Amino acid sequence: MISFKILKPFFLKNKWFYILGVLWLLLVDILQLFIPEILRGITNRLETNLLTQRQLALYALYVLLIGVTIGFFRFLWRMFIIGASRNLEYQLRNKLFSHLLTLSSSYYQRHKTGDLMAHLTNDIHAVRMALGPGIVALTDAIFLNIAVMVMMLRTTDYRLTVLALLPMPLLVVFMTKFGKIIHKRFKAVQEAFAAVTDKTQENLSGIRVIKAFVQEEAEINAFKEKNLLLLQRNLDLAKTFGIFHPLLQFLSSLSFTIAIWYGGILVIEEIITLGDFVAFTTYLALLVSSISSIGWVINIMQRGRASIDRINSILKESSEIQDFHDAKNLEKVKGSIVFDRVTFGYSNSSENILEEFSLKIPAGSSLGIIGKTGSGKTTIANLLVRLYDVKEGSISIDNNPITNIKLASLRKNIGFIDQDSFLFSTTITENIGFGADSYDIENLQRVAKVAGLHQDIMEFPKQYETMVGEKGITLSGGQRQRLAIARALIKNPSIFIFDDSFSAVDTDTEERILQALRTEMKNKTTIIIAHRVSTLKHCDKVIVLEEGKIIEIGDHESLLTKKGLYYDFYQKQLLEEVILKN
Ligand SMILES: Nc1ncnc2c1ncn2[C@@H]1O[C@H](COP(=O)(O)OP(=O)(O)OP(=O)(O)O)[C@@H](O)[C@H]1O
Repeated sequence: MISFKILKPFFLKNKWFYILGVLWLLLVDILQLFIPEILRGITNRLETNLLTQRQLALYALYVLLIGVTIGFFRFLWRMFIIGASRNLEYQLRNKLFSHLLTLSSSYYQRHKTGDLMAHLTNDIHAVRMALGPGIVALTDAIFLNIAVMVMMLRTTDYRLTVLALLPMPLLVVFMTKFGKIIHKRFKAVQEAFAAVTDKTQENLSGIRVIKAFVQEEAEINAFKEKNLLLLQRNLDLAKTFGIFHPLLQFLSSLSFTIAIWYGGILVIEEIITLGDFVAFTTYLALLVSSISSIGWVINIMQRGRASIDRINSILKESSEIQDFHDAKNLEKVKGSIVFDRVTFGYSNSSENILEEFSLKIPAGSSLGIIGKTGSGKTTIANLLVRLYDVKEGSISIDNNPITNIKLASLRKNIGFIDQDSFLFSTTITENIGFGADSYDIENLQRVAKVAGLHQDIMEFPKQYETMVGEKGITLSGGQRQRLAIARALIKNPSIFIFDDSFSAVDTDTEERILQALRTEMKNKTTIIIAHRVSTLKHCDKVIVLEEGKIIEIGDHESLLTKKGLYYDFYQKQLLEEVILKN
């Protein structure tokens, strides 16, 4: 039960629901114990012809009353225990989701989305089943079994009780053995299920690529393979249950056989009455049904344990990017940035991307970064917003090492427009306003105008209320980029990073946006990462990167005169433009 330790706070919070729920449940169980006693009374009186019609009606009335009361208490325990388990499910889901959002980028590099989705659905469901219906069945199994055995011993012949219960120790042995196997197999099922979810998610996200490369057949086959593994593991689990349940059944039948045979002898020999015999077999029926449910309890508890193990493993993960003890908020950022002998490499590779990399960006200035693909441009941006931490050296803003700045404060002060331009499937308004504390429609339109998107938006049927993505309009690459720019602008940060943010717009549109941005960016520090020289020609300074090193530095004009890599990029671009125009 160590696995469930993580749920202790939830239990404490909902303890009264569980305590009262279990109380109602116990009342139901106690009431069930009256039935064999009533049957004993009726049978004994019937046998001796002592029963009047009135008494018979009275017995029937008792049974009816017990039935109604049991129904009422069942309603109550359901409301309390199942209600509490739903509550736990709700809280666990919230906890897991908020924890997932705290984890760093490298975590998401190591784990697949589909796998995490499986945790959020299947595993939480399994935990809820263990903590709702599982607890009910467990309470029943413990209390009813003990109570029934005590009643049997007290009210009937002890030899009959001992003999009828002889097969029970075997049951304990089986349950322990099967419990372990079920736990292992269920874990395997959950893993296979996660793989299927992941494959589905990946394929649906990449549907366009799959179609464009005519890979439907190959993907269907790959999916079938994963699905087959899930089937096999489910069948393995079913096989275990296939053996486990009949074994339980067999042991129960054995008890009944003994009870009928030896109980009958005792009646014949007049050691017990016929009423005792009837009451005993009724008790045994109760016992058998609650013992059979032990199989189900084990199943559901093992599933819950396997799932909580998987959830625990996520909850134990902590982001390697965290606020340090004495981290403070950034107040009134001017925006000077210094990279001081920074060395960095991604954790999944031994190679360093940057080595002893140093760079100074004065507050309010603009820096362009250009370089061949893979030269480390995005890495510089990633480090500045602390998506990753440097191995050696330091990065500071206004002379504060960024590790001394609270993460939220750091990121609030930086408008990072990354290459992805990810949009949420909601309205344009909500997408633009995503990171802003507050905004109004004028502000929204102003930033959309600066980003060169306003005209496009006005042509959509619902304009700013147009839904983007899944159930709405799918924006073009250029529109997405401009929306991402507007989303950063509305935050009004002191530092901007544009990572390849103009690659999907033509050079004329780019020129217009850049011009509008220049006014907007006055007194703000701007880093523009680009592949086109045209994007960078107005920057105060441009660096040319190669394999993580600055090989050229200067403004547009001075870099051209150096006739180095920057000049080559420029020539190539001119050539491309000539070709395009012809
Ligand atoms: N998350 C990551 N994990 C491991 N390696 C990475 C990761 N991101 C980038 N890299 C590697 O780091 C190097 C630099 O990548 P980076 O994205 O900084 O290049 P870039 O200059 O921005 O390229 P591009 O112009 O194509 O965007 C590349 O070799 C890349 O393969």
